Amino acid sequence: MQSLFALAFTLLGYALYRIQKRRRVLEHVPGPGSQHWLLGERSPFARPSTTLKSRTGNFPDLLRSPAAEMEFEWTRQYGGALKFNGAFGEQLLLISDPAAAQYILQTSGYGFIRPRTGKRSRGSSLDAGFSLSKVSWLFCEDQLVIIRVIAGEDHKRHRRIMAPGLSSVEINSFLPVFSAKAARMADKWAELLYDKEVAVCDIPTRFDYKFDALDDATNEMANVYHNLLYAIGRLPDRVVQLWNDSVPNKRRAHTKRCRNVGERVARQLVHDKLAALSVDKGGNDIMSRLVKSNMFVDAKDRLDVHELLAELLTMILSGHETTANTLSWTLLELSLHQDVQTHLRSEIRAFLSTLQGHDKVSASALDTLPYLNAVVKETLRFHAPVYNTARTAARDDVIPLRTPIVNHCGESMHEVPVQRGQRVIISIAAYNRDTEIFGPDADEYNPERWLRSGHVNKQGSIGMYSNLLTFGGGHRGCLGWRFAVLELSAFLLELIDRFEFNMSPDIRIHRGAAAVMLPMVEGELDKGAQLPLSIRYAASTD
Ligand code: HEM
Repeated sequence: MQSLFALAFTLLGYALYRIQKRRRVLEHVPGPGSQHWLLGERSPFARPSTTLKSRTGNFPDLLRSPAAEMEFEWTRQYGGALKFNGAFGEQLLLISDPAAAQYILQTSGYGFIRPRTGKRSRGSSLDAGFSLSKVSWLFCEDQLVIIRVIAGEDHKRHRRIMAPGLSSVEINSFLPVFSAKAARMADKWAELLYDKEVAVCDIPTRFDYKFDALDDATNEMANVYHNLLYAIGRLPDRVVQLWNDSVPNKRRAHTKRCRNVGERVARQLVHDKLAALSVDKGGNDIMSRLVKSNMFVDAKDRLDVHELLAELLTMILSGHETTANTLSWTLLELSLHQDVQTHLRSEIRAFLSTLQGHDKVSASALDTLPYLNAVVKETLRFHAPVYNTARTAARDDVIPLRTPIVNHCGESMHEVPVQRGQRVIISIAAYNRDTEIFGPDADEYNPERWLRSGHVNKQGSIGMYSNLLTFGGGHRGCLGWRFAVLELSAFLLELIDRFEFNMSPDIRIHRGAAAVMLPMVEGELDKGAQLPLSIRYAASTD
């Protein structure tokens, strides 16, 4: 027992020593003043409030914080690199400077890795890589099937196998599937308008290809995954871990259920796809393609069944709420900006009138619709659903900056030194509001910026799509960005042609902070994601 105490004491001492060392290196980096030691209050995870209650780090308050609000405020105040207090005296770096983000995500190689956790999911058989962006929060809940973060050669091998199934040629061939699903969703909404001129529709914040949620609202997988990312939340990880390990709570029960159902469904999927492929009946869906492309690589590179399961779950989670939420945010902005909605409908209708029907639309033809593309880009910029991502320095390093920051002594800093183990949050949302890149009106929703020559600065682009950081960048950049953009375009084509969307002036939408930013109604945050918009058939001419 005594030696256990001694060991614990030594480890604690070492951890505190490391934290202090990292703090010293960041000494001159500007940032908000010291806050609550335990919870690191007023972090990007915390509510921007100065009430005593929130200063003491109240969980419900933390969960209600609007996404990225502090990131915007601090970036405006201190610049593209700043430090803030995390939990247990740890200091974190918040980065939105483009040169710094590029270095961390790309040029440093694997110099900045996804945060790790020592904790493993108990009894999970899926002990494999999982590469969704918020993997650390999933870890911290210790409830899902996600276990370790793959890096280096292992990660490259996974991407080599996944990437062909998500190439532009492959993705373009999904367009008919997207269009059919969009038509199905529109038909459901048309049923709401059967005997009414206007109906209030809760815009779904999820799509469901695999789980058929459109038809079967009770579908188990669809239901457990609904609001999963809200349930995961994004509190300081150690606090979440402590809370979940010690206090039975609804959130814990929900994520546990997700793990069980998710694991069962992913297993079934792999089993079915492998069985179909063994008798040469492989489907054409994205899962079958992944399983197929894995079968044809060198045996040494091939993903084993656990890795495959983990990748399928990555796909389910990465593609599940992100794209659906972006559609919701787009419909919200179109409701708030009727001029944009009318302009978009005119372009879509002019385009459709040149075709024989929606089924004749091709992916390359969609690329020729400038206003549609501008609306998609602007929503992805303004409402990036994955609004930040975390990394940990794998070595002592120096992060370069595009724009110098001013330290506490009033001197300019052109780079930021970091110690190994330093945690860094890259604010995708704050980068996407950079006025030097997106123009002086970067804090406004304005698709026109993409159409005015020179309004968006295209130099030094680091993202996967345009110069947005919405899909991350570098080694771990989103593999599904084409999938998401095409899917969004196909849905907008169908929905904007058929319906007109409006928002009641009495409703205020809150940018819900979860692993993915979710639309929620002010005053009803406990209900999770919802976006009630009123819909009516769009007039045949605008
Ligand atoms: C609007 C929709 C989407 C957004 C905003 C989005 C955003 C992101 C971001 C920011 C990352 C990188 C995270 C990091 O660097 O920490 C990422 C990674 C990833 N995304 Fe997406 N994503 C979207 C849709 C999709 C879809 C539809 C798929 C699959 C069909 C997908 C598959 C992936 C995969 C596999 C990774 C991991 C890549 C790796 O670790 O190597 N994403 N996504």
